[in-house]
Amino acid sequence: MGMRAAIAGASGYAGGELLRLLLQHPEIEIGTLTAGSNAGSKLGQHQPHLLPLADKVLEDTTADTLQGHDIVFLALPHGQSAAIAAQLPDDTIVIDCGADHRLENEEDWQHWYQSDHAGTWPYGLPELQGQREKLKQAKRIAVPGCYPTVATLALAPAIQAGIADADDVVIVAASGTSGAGKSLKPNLLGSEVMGAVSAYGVGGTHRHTPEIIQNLGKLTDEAVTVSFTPTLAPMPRGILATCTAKVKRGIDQGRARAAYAAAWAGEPFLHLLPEGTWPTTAATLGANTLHAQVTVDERAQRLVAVAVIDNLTKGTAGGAIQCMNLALGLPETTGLPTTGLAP
Ligand SMILES: NC(=O)C1=CN([C@@H]2O[C@H](COP(=O)(O)OP(=O)(O)OC[C@H]3O[C@@H](n4cnc5c(N)ncnc54)[C@H](OP(=O)(O)O)[C@@H]3O)[C@@H](O)[C@H]2O)C=CC1
Ligand SMILES: CC(=O)N[C@@H](CCC(=O)OP(=O)(O)O)C(=O)O
Repeated sequence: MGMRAAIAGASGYAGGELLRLLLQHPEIEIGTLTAGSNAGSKLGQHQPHLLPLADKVLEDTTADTLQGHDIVFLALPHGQSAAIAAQLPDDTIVIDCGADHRLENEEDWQHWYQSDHAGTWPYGLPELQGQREKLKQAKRIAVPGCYPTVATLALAPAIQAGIADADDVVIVAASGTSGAGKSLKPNLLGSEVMGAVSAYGVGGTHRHTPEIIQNLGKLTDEAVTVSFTPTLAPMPRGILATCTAKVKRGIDQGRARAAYAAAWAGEPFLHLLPEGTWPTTAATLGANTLHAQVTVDERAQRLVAVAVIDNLTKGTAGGAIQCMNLALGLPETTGLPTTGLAP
């Protein structure tokens, strides 16, 4: 018999993607599923694609309903995880897909989330230098935000190798609408989203900015300055992040590609595309992969890295399961797809 996992927030997008992947995981048995206002209804009403679980009834999200599992995934809105997590047994693996335990600096948390800081958990990005070891046997894991996942991974090889200037990073990213969750928002109505790309969180106001800075700061002694602009694209899933930074003197495309190839050798989910090809979100849909390409804009003297992920897979649920595998001592790739859905 495998390990039992409960999912809090099973009626949402992240919860649905966790279940889609866990249904294919050879070591996991799905236990209790919970929701908020939709508790009492059947999962099939909210996640019609998850046929094997269609008749499972969603329970209330409480420490009681989540007891008795080896692993608890929390896929709840920001600010909802901390109180529940604090009531779960220490020996349960708790994996928080929300932001509550990601930031290390209490003042940063208070500034960006306007609430009390619940504390910091091991950060669930195994490919970030030094993190993989911290996730092995971890009992509490904070899954990164979707933009920080793609932007950090896209820039890390360059910052780590010292070929780009951490003090001059610009990130512009386009996200699919599922990144915003299921709850209705005026800018996410179908007629507003279809056929338009729009900017939001402009001018350094998006809460993922400090998370990206925290990550890149672990790779360099230089000060880190990040200008991050998210945009919303008319597609359900996927993020394409264009990340640029001032390149150090003498670094050309060949040197840049070599740094990425070296950093990602042996990484099962990070794929540097062949020279001359550029990433498309479609190639990563439903897969726990990141595809990227890097070059140097010689006239502007900037390194340009473009990377894509599926925000719900590598950007949330797939990343969470990758961390669970490490915490359980399983091969990191267990149950995780590397093939996308195309066209
Ligand atoms: N979507 C994405 O790409 C990413 C999401 N995340 C994070 O994952 C978490 C979930 O996001 P997402 O799935 O998109 O959001 P959704 O809005 O799609 O789902 C939220 C889930 O939480 C439940 N819920 C809401 N309020 C409460 C409450 N007060 N008590 C108990 N349960 C509640 C909802 O249940 P009900 O149906 O009953 O309302 C639903 O199951 C968030 O913290 C988000 O930041 C992280 C990375 C990327
Ligand atoms: C398109 C869209 O709205 N995306 C979300 C990011 C989703 C995510 O990864 O973030 P958290 O887990 O930190 O909420 C946003 O910009 O708020």
